[in-house]
Amino acid sequence: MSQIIGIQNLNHYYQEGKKQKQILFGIDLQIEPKEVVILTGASGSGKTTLLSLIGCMRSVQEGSLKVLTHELKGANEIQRMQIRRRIGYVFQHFNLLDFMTVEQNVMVSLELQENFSHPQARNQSREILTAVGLGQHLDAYPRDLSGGQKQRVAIARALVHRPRLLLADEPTSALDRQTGREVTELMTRLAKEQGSAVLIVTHDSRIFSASDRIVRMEDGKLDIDYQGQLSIALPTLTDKQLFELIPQLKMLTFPPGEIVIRQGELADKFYILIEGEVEVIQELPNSKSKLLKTLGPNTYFGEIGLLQETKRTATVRATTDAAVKVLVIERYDFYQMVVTSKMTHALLNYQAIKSLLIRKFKTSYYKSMTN
Ligand SMILES: Nc1ncnc2c1ncn2[C@@H]1O[C@H](COP(=O)(O)OP(=O)(O)OP(=O)(O)O)[C@@H](O)[C@H]1O
Repeated sequence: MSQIIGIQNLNHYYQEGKKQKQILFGIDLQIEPKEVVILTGASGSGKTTLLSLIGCMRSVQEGSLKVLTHELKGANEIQRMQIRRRIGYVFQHFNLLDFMTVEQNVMVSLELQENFSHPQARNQSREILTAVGLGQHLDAYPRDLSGGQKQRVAIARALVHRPRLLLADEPTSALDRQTGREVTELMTRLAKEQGSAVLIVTHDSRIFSASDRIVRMEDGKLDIDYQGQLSIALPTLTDKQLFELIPQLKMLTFPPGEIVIRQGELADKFYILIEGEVEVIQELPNSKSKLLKTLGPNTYFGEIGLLQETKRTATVRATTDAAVKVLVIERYDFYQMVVTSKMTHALLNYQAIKSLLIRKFKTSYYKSMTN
């Protein structure tokens, strides 16, 4: 099956007075059939702009954006409308029509499609409303329903025409924690059963575990693949544990030669190296130092001080030829991670002991050579 969304080097600008302000920068993103992807990031980072471009609500200015195999760059309003009808949408505030019953709200979506007779539309609407647990509320009006029920109607309306793509914009922000999770699980399960891909824009980290992949935006750019990077460095973490950790991560950049960790300081962070190389150096009492090892991408450091609750046992410094990028996990989140994942705890302990033993061996060898 072909890709549901294919984006290459997409830029977008808004007019601000006489100037153009760039909002999206070189976005590349692919979404495959049946994939559930969460798009998250700080307020103002450009998520809604990207979603509205994918949802054919704006015209594409620069780059390539293919939705359901149609190139949207250069598409006119009529072409965009035709593709729009093949997509399902779920919004933050449900957007139900108050003067229509639950069943009518869902049927409207089908009647916009070509080739649907009224009885067919009714049968299909009842079927999906039963699937979302509202088979007993067909004649109710939106005002008679709870927030969670309204969102279920919106999900039924979005999926009734079996779109191959479902877009959801902050679908849980008007719901309590439990309802938000239930509604998201229902939405993603039904979408997958129908073979639809799902793209959800959300700040709500409680629903991250309902997705296959999380994509983060920062200042109009797509961030690195946190999930992929973490699972390479720490393969012992389950997807659920990864999703819990991702919202707590911070990305830091250190210029060439800069110190990331200083020997003797209190250990308060754990680091996963994403780009560049670092040198692990032992400062010796005679004001000399010894290079213990060099680490490259997809490795980690900083675990010894945290696991042993001691001060840093070595200095870690970016090599002089390139800047390094690290993902930082704060002390509290590190302890949460090792408490929830015994395998990760065992792996980190094993690595820490191994590093310390090698260090001890190297130090005695160094002493015997210099004596
Ligand atoms: N129509 C517009 N005209 C000018 N600037 C806009 C317009 N819409 C959005 N922006 C600006 O574009 C940037 C990105 O906005 P966007 O709504 O896409 O971000 P977001 O990540 O969805 O934010 P939030 O999570 O708060 O909804 C913001 O700086 C916003 O102020």
